[in-house]
Amino acid sequence: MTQEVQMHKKKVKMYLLSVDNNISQKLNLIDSLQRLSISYHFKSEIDEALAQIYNDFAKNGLTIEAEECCDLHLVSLLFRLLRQKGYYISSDVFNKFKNKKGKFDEIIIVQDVQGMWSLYEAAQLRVHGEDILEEAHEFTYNKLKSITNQLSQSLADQINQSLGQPLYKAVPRMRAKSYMSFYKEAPSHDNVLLSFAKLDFNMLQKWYRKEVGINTKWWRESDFARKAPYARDRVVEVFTWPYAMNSEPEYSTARLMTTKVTACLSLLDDTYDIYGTVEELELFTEAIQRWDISYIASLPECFKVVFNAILEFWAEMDSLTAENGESSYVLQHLKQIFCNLARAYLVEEKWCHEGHIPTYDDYKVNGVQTSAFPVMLSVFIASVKEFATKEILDWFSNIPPILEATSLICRIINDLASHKFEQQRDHVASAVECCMKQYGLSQEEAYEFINKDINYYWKNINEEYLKLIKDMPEALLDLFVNLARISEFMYANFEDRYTNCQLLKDHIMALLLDPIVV
Ligand SMILES: CC(C)=CCC/C(C)=C/CC/C(C)=C/COP(=O)(O)OP(=O)(O)O
Repeated sequence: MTQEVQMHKKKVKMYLLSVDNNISQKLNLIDSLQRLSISYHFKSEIDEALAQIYNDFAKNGLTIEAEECCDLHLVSLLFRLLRQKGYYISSDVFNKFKNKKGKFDEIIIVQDVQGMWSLYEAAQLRVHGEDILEEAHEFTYNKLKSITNQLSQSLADQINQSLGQPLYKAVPRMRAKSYMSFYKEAPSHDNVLLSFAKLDFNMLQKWYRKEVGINTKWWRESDFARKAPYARDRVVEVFTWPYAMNSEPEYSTARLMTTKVTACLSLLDDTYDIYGTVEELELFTEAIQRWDISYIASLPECFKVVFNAILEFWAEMDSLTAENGESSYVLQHLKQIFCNLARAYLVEEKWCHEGHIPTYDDYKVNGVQTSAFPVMLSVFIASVKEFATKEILDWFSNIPPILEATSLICRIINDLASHKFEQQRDHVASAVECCMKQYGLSQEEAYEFINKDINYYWKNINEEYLKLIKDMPEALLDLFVNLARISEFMYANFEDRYTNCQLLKDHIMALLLDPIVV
């Protein structure tokens, strides 16, 4: 398989070079490579190609030939691929598709389904104040929705998938399998690309199974299902989060460590939410701040099981990040971030115990921490030498806007999905109840408010990405975007697929068990 992959790789590289002078072919090829999830094999070639296109664009305006300049699909694709890469392209490029009244020209656009769909995808990368893209999003969403019944089955399926979760907001590798079946049907498809994508998918699938196996062994041997029976038993499901963060082979260690910590966090969340009383949890939280298990000697055994899991995990992180046998600054950062989470869980428990409904704003301040993303991200970052610099960890510890945005997307989208179920038991008020109370809204109005908030935080992510890309590694910034993407997937349509894991089963089978027939 490895040999075959190498052979295909060579062919695709040659293909990429051969379309050097044709911007349309080049952009479409890059788009296919990304959608098929094989673009990571051609990072430098794609980087170079996009840099070249951007430089030409920045120097001379839109240099594609006059005719192509009015090709809505091409302009939208160019805009999306460049913005996704962190290049700022003005949304004014879409002005030419408006009529004299300043509206999107229905007569031209509605006939061009591909162009309309591409514009819809491009509009997902909008930042604050880009009214033209806001309008484009609404216009294309409504038009596409209204015409899907007139399209071929394959095109309608693709567009419906995209209307449910746009390409930019989907975890790339989780879309790859379905894209392969659509791609196969396209008359212009390339067999080399398709076979390469299938082989690569199957090869990586074996790799992921090994990773999941390692953590499953640890989870079983630790006997958490028996020792902490109140907690969700989700060692396979937790893998979906780090897998979404970055699924490339070179980040295997980071995935392993992040999966393990997420499993520990799941135990911890249930210990706070379901198991402990407020008094016990106060003591437990204090013990975590002191990093001293002897402080909870009087508490039931389950607390010690969870505490020990945490201590063992941190010892492992210590040996991974130590320098010359000494604990490094990395571990101090990690512990601090973890202690913040424990304190935030306690705040929630106290609110719940007192029957207090905080304001939506206060809830969100605490919610950044209870999303658990600061811990998951810091563990991933700490496991990658190139990322774990003091500068990056200091920046991260101050909760930069991109971290706040991705954490809050997860927090509030999770609450939309799970608040009804959670409110049936003793659970802290969710974003929905807090929002209803602060603004005097009905439940439906609160849903609408929160959905707008989710869009607001996506724009923050897009804006921050464009700013930060100058100083930070792209793969680091992609972790933040990918966590927002997996949150969108995990809690889509008011379902909590993590807790209600039957809903996740088919996806897990597709990602980990069923190979693609080559
Ligand atoms: C908070 C969140 C969605 C985190 C996602 C990342 C993640 C898998 C963290 C570890 C496990 C966890 C806390 C899941 C959410 O449970 P829950 O739905 O019971 O969370 P809650 O008790 O905070 O509502």
